[in-house]
Amino acid sequence: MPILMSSTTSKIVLTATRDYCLTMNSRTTTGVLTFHRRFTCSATGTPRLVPNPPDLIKWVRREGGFVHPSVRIAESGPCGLGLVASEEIPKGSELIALPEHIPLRFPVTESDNGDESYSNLINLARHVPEELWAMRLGLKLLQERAKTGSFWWPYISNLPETYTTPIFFSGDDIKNLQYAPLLYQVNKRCRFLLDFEKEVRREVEDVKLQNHPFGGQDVDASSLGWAMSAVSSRAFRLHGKALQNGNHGNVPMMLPLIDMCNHSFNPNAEIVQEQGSGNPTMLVVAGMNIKERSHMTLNYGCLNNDLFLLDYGFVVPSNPYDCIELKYDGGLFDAASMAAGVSNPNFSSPAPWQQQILSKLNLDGEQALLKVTLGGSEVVEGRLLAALRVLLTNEAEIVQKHDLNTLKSLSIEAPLGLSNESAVLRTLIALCVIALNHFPTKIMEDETLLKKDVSTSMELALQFRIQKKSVIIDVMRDLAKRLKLLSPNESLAS
Ligand SMILES: C[S@@+](CC[C@H](N)C(=O)[O-])C[C@H]1O[C@@H](n2cnc3c(N)ncnc32)[C@H](O)[C@@H]1O
Repeated sequence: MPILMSSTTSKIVLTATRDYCLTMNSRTTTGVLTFHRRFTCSATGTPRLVPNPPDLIKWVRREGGFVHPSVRIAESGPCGLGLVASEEIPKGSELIALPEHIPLRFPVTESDNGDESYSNLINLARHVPEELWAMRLGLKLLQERAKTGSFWWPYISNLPETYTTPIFFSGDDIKNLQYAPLLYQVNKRCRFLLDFEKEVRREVEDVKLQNHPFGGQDVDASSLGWAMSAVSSRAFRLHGKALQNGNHGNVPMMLPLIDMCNHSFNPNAEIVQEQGSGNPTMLVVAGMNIKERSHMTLNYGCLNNDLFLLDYGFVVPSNPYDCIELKYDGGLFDAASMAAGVSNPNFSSPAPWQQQILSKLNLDGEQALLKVTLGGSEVVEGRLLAALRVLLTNEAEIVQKHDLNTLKSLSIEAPLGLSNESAVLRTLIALCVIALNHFPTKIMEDETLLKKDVSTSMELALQFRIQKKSVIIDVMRDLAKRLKLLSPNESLAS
């Protein structure tokens, strides 16, 4: 788990502690993977793998799929390409239906039927940790991309040529994210890709051309990163047969054309998986009336901006699920509490009964999960709130009267009394101030930079850190309001 904060306030780490990050430019893929078709930019604002790729809608129809006659592929502003309604489409209409053979999945059968390139691909996939599942399917994507006459070429040639995920940022722009948990994840992915590049080269070194998983072509960290980003930004996890055990579970798959839908938390379309007696079909259905010229959207998930940027390469402004991570740390919490005017806080040396509750909250002990969050729908993570309430009181008997769920709930006002709640809210606000002050720049400075002519990755880094700081400010506002309601005559400034 990323560790955001160390033991003293002065050592709070919101920025990266280590400096090594990999800079990859997916355009270098061109030179490394010598594909059968040359890479060039398309005429659209979102360059695809080839300038004039085959018509995806026609291909889906030819392969037995259904596409509503009013569905078109069109530019969708900063989102790249998207699906647009050429006429009003009524709620409940089927928009797209894909028969089972169209989605691109990682192969699931263990038997290779004598195809060694297949078993070599499976062997490579075994080196990929489960959390990087996108890389497994990415290997299959790379295999198909390298294959002359691949069934999926009409789909693959329509994929974006480059991605804006932070593994492709320059070292400086990774640092410009200013947020340690994300820097940690980006560095981890870059490190994995560099190591995996070596692993892949080692594995295929002596493989005969006909058994080579990528048709004899060299695969480097950039091409692996391209494939991983293509999958993480487009794949859906749907019901299907899993590789690990052959059982049915959530299986990642790429859904041609359906993956042209952009994201919205209020989508007008939804995916339905039809599991009839025959082969399963992937359906997209209009969840509401879709007006002429409107874009069709799906909800990619209730994710924070770390995941949107890491996996999809964009930042959602005012994302209600965005949050910041902190490390539950006695020294830091004592410092915040003292800054908030609480005398003798004992986060560093809790009483045995308090320690017991911390263990129940999984904030103490060997398996403790010390990462806690502020922001998102909860505003203050329940475990953190309960810990503060318990550690800022000496009254064990009053605490024992409440169950943990009550102590974890912000909507249950002052369960341990007004002065306890006031100390809790003040400590949380002080934590927010500390976290905010730790960012090397202020929102206003970021906004000024954003108005300048900056690169796409710098723009994303600026948007990302502005949103993180805004989350902290929103949490502070919310807590200050609660504090005011609690003690209307007390001024927050004190
Ligand atoms: C599943 S694809 C959608 C099709 C894609 N726009 C294209 O041109 O191929 C997901 C990608 O679309 C873009 N995207 C989707 N929703 C977006 C949004 N709400 N804001 C910005 N970019 C978005 C991001 O680049 C993301 O990685």
